[in-house]
Amino acid sequence: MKLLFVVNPISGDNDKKGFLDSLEGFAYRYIFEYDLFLTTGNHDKKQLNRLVNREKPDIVVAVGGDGTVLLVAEVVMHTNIRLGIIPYGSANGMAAELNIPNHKEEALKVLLQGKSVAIDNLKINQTHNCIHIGDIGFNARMVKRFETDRMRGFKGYAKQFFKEFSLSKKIKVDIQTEKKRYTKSAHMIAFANARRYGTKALLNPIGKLDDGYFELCILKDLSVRVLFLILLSWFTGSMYKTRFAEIIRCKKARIQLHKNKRMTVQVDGEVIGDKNTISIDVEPSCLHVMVPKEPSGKFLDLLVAEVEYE
Ligand SMILES: Nc1ncnc2c1ncn2[C@@H]1O[C@H](COP(=O)(O)OP(=O)(O)OP(=O)(O)O)[C@@H](O)[C@H]1O
Repeated sequence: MKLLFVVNPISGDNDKKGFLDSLEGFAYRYIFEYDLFLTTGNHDKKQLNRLVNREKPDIVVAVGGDGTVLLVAEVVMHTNIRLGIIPYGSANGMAAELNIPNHKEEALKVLLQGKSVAIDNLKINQTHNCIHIGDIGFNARMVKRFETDRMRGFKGYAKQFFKEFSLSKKIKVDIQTEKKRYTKSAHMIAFANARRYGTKALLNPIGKLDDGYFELCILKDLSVRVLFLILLSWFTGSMYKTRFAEIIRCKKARIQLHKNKRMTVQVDGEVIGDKNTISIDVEPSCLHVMVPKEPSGKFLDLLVAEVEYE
């Protein structure tokens, strides 16, 4: 078994030295070969592509946050090489979604003793990949602020949440899915492959990474008057039952902002620019990911069974 660890030295403000120092011992104990690739934030994808083609590892392991996971996913997508995750970001949304333990040695064991599942990718504007959650509006602007702020981690997100909350305005959009056309006013529209943000907010209780669909999660209200209810319903996964939100399940969608307006778009925690039109197309089962043999998401599975959708 050959593993290639892709280590982001800055993710989550976490020192990875302890983990890296232990790797030699782990390799001996669990019997695997390994290589290391340290990201620099510049041309990482190109260099990683070259290394993967040369070394042909069985699993490429993202040691970082959701940005690092997406980097690795883009390199191994549409191949038989598997993606592995050692969660080392500030939020680790994708690792949580896949039930990967936070404990580093336990996460490593998942790579060696877990199982591989094939999950979907969302192609955004035919260029960008999204395996977790992307959005326009409130959250995307918050992510943009977070990127330029020195404060990382959960505190950083909380700070940007309250800043952006006071500024958020509704946008009007036309949405065309493979089945239907809609006109909506919203503070935020997310295109979700997964269920939860890295903050653990349960945006999309009917989300499944491997079902060949994604969900448009539309947040229609965001005022001080309803802030408490929104936060409560967001974290308990009942948002879709309230009048603040709506979920549309589909395989493809085109979102067009009215009056040639442009909005910041974020995909898996990275801002990809300001756009007037966003197209989303699902690419089913194109990414093989290592997950634990026994998932621990029983409670959520129950929730999913109760939800009705279009
Ligand atoms: N050596 C480096 N120096 C500076 N930036 C880097 C370096 N390596 C990667 N990056 C940047 O790190 C970002 C990805 O970070 P990642 O998402 O993995 O961690 P995080 O943001 O701390 O965690 P999370 O996404 O879970 O909140 C990318 O924008 C990438 O360009």
